[in-house]
Amino acid sequence: MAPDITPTTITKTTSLSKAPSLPKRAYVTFLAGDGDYWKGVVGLVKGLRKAKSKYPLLVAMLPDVPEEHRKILIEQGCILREIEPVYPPENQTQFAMAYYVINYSKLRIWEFVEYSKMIYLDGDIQVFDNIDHLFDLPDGYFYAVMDCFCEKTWSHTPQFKIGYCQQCPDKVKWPAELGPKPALYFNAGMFVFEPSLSTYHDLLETVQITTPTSFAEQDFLNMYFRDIYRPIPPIYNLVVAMLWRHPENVEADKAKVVHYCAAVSTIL
Ligand SMILES: O=c1ccn([C@@H]2O[C@H](COP(=O)(O)OP(=O)(O)O)[C@@H](O)[C@H]2O)c(=O)[nH]1
Ligand SMILES: OC[C@H]1O[C@H](O[C@@H]2[C@@H](O)[C@H](O)[C@@H](O)[C@H](O)[C@@H]2O)[C@H](O)[C@@H](O)[C@H]1O
Repeated sequence: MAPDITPTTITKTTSLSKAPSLPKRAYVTFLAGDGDYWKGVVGLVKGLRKAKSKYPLLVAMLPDVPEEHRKILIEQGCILREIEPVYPPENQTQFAMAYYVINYSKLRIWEFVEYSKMIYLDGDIQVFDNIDHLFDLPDGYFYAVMDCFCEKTWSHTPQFKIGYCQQCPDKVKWPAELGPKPALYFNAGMFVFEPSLSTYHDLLETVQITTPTSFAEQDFLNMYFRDIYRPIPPIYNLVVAMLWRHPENVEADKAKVVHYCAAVSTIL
């Protein structure tokens, strides 16, 4: 059954108390700027529709998304929600990519409490198969796919320098002299979460007292949800670099979600 995605107007996010309603579920992505990411969001909503998802796609978008892109997204059945940016505290951090600083704005999605459970998907993700069943995962946890430390974007980290990656922990073992092995670390391009006003306010307060690090909100979310993080299989967020970094961990033909986030130079 095609998802009930009906064009709607933009609604400002309001502080709603937890709506005493049926468990409402939705997918959500993040869109900022006047660049081409809106095309990824069109691909995302088309992919969800083709996979016969029952749930709508919300677009949490910054005010700088042009009217022309908004119109196309509404025509494609997206539900637009304008959000205000979230900036980390002033800092000298060198983000792995300078633009990562705007990705902290993703944190606004915890305010969407009219939904009991949501699945976040980056705009550079494509869904090839139905993943609605992920909404039935037990409440109280944060579900995401483990990331890989082998891309050049990790070259500043001790993991990269010694060749350690959580995807193959026995290939180069974590040396005891470097202290405890890094906790399991997820890619923040896709995750299953429960919106909550108390979590939302705590996230925003905590981010203002947390020194930013190179992977911006991804590092922050890994720190914040460390105790309730539960890994899910790579078929739900196949970061393309995994194809050449860890082919032994990839079942490409079973991938339901593919994440096109590799640096092009790595592919060529
Ligand atoms: O200028 C930007 C940068 C990022 N994004 C959104 O933020 C997500 C995460 O950024 P990006 O994909 O660059 O991160 P990656 O996974 O490639 O490191 C994107 O997929 C988009 O949904 C955006 O809309 N505009
Ligand atoms: O702001 C930090 C971003 O960090 C993540 O992207 C990274 C990560 O996957 C690295 O492991 C790769 O090496 C790198 O190429 C890639 O850009 C998320 O996908 C994105 O949504 C966002 O949170």
